[in-house]
Amino acid sequence: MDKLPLEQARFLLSAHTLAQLPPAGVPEIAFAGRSNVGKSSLINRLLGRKGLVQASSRPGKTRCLNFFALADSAYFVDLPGYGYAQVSLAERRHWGEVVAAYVEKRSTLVAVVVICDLRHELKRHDFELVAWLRHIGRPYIVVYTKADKLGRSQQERHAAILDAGLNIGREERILFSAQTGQGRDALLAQVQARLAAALQ
Ligand SMILES: Nc1nc2c(ncn2[C@@H]2O[C@H](COP(=O)(O)OP(=O)(O)OP(=O)(O)O)[C@@H](O)[C@H]2O)c(=O)[nH]1
Ligand SMILES: [Mg+2]
Repeated sequence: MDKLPLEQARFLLSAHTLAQLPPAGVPEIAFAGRSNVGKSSLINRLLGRKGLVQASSRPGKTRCLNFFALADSAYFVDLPGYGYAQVSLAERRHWGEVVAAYVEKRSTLVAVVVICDLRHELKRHDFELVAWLRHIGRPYIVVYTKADKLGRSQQERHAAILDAGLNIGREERILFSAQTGQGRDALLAQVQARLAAALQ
């Protein structure tokens, strides 16, 4: 694949159920992480489009699978955040089921970007997500975001703790900031490589 047509990204649709997913066609990259971790902001930064994906200070804002089409080349999928307590249990279970079925079964999903907050300890859900992705054999890319909130030496210290928690090496994750753009090129390169491999 040539360069990703980022400038041609547009909102495609929101899916609340599996029946509402777009037909599986182009390769997809999904973005997962706790509520408020910065998923939507990260996608905006990747696309270089400030307001395309709705980011919010209110956790639990993204309540469905939001599909963004990069021309006819790829989809980016903003997944609902997990672990936000103020959502009703029934609703949480429903999302969980839809998201899990999507991640497990979607034939065109080439990788899940797992987003953690560089400043915070990993929560049970983070461990569970990575363990489950390994278990089902779904490729993933680990990103530690909000790096701008820490100084450089603290970034490395915190990252090493998270690496140990997820049992990954430092070359297996990317430090990122939606605010400064740190890590954007590295993440884009990985995303592009996964998409290109899928198209061969
Ligand atoms: N300083 C800083 N703030 C960030 C960064 N990324 C996101 N934020 C802020 O964190 C808050 C949540 O960001 P969102 O992108 O809406 O997070 P989300 O994971 O999509 O949230 P939900 O959709 O509710 O699960 C917003 O106030 C963002 O401005 C970052 O890299 N640095
Ligand atoms: Mg969001």
